Amino acid sequence: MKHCLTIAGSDSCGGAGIQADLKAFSALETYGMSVITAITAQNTQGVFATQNIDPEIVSKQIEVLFDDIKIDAIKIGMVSTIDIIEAISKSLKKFSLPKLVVDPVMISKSGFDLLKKESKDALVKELFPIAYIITPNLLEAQDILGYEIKTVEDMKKAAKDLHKLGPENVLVKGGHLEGDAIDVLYDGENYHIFEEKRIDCIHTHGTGCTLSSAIAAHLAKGFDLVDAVKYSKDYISTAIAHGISIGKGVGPTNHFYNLYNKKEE
Ligand SMILES: Nc1ncnc2c1ncn2[C@@H]1O[C@H](COP(=O)(O)OP(=O)(O)O)[C@@H](O)[C@H]1O
Ligand SMILES: Cc1ncc(COP(=O)(O)O)c(N)n1
Repeated sequence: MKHCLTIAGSDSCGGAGIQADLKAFSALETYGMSVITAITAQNTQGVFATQNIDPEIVSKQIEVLFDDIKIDAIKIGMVSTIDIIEAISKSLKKFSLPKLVVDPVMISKSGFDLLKKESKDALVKELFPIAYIITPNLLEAQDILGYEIKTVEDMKKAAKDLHKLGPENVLVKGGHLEGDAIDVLYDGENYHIFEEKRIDCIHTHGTGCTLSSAIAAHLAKGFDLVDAVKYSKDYISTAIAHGISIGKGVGPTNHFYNLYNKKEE
């Protein structure tokens, strides 16, 4: 069994953040571990408070895991402050890194700033150059690049421009685009387009977290880049289609639909 690590924030309602990551790792039959960077008081309607973890404890969590356990892939999600970002980067650079997926989480679907505005440059400078793949959504790509992204052609340009900031590969996610759910992958040479029908469903809490963790799990299992993204896209689409109706707001996806379906057969 391969071992995946998430470095991210806790989502108390279990649909996004660390909880989504561990569910996706487990559903995809890898062993999940977590380094918690922040605790959020969150439900399906919004994020109500956050508390960041002391950067020293963030570093210590990373270092004790690397000292003891082989890590086959890492995913980074919510990292709110410059101090936490620098601590993560410093700790990771002490070890020989497996494939690293960086999801540059900035604002929750409910509109809460999960990355402090002043931390954006540190995220780009410290984490993009060590990333095997970054997975910004449209709003994050726009924010980093400073221009509007409205079409698939714009997404291609954005992927190429983001690639110049240091990651080996870029996946610009189109969940916020009008029409079908189209994601654009750029590997430094070629584009690969992943297209799925948009599912008319409100249960999209944590879709980005789930997709990036699924990519990490597939990379850990040895799939090449394009297959890892393809199978992860299949996974998130089906998880959205089987979304779980809890709470009064935007519900979570169903990470374990496969398991439940198997049971019903
Ligand atoms: N309604 C939907 N139907 C199908 N796929 C979707 C839908 N919403 C998002 N996706 C897909 O989910 C993944 C996460 O994308 P997105 O929602 O843009 O990320 P984030 O959670 O970071 O905002 C992408 O592959 C995107 O295309
Ligand atoms: C701890 C944490 N990390 C990430 C997200 C982003 O997920 P979404 O964009 O679906 O709100 C979140 N809401 N909470």
